[in-house]
Amino acid sequence: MSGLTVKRLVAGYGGEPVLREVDFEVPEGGLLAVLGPSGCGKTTLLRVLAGFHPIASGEVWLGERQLTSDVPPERRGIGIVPQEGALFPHLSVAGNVGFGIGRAERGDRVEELLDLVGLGGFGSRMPAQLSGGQAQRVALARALAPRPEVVLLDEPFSALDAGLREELRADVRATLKAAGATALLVTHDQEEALGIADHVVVLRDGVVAQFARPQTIYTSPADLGVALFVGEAVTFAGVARSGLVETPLGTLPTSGDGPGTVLLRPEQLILGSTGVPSIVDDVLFHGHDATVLLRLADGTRVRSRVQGRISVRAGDVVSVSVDGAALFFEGTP
Ligand SMILES: Nc1ncnc2c1ncn2[C@@H]1O[C@H](COP(=O)(O)OP(=O)(O)OP(=O)(O)O)[C@@H](O)[C@H]1O
Repeated sequence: MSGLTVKRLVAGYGGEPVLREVDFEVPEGGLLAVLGPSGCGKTTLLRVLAGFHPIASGEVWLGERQLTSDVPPERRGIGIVPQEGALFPHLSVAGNVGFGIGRAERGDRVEELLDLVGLGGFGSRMPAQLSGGQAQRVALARALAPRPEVVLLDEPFSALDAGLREELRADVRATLKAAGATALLVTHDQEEALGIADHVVVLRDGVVAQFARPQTIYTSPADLGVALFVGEAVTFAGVARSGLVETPLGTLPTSGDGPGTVLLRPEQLILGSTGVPSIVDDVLFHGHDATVLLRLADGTRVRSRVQGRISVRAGDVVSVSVDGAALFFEGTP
């Protein structure tokens, strides 16, 4: 396994480039998520890395080896887990996993990989006899089989339902770590990116808006666009001065100076016996937590995310206080 380094990468389809001077690094054994909205260039990036699309300028390195556009896909040492698995339907599970490796090594390696992805004993099944989650595990085993230097995962959970997606996410991370794989996963799902990766690249219009650890992306987003993209937010227009900003929820500590947007995460809004009075408009129950929709005296609507037992209901009057500092950004949402 090697680390992957991308330097000032530019690529496109003629006309304006789709990727514009993209820079990031995945250390050996690291798991990077590339997160961005539809059309930002995620698929193009994967295609360039896999060798299916040329580089206009910039560099891609796999350890000490430079991957120029003339290195064909099969000589890159890169494994791919496509969207929805794309298993060969006429081959068994073992046939799929063993497809890219030599006959001599096949038996032991296939069993070892099926065990690694939790599908020991599934070798003789056909793809049509697998659930969506199982098919994705087989696709991951197939990608890991030839011991690639890097594994690329293209929205690998997009076809799965929410519960399975979360379970498989943890398993895929554990499998990649157990295999010592260097991996890059693209997704438009912020929860997925923040939940699975060691580092996240937020890609916007072909430019890296932020490259940082998941927690940093959430708690210290580079700008308002990233902040709004990676999680729910309560925002107000405000003017920051001397580390403070006035908001409908009181005067809050913040950074920045001058006019801009104050941003809080809904879990910072605490319902209790002190704070600003507000009316509960509705409660949206999510199972593990709930969102309480609130209306302040001046009509401002905000939302609070509450863990544990929910003791309020629509029509209640509650007090709202704010936990921690507010983020502050130039511009308006
Ligand atoms: N073959 C192509 N020819 C011309 N333009 C293309 C081609 N493929 C993609 N594009 C354009 O490049 C931009 C980036 O597309 P890309 O598929 O890389 O985005 P994406 O982030 O993967 O989107 P999605 O999440 O919807 O798959 C888009 O504006 C798209 O229209």
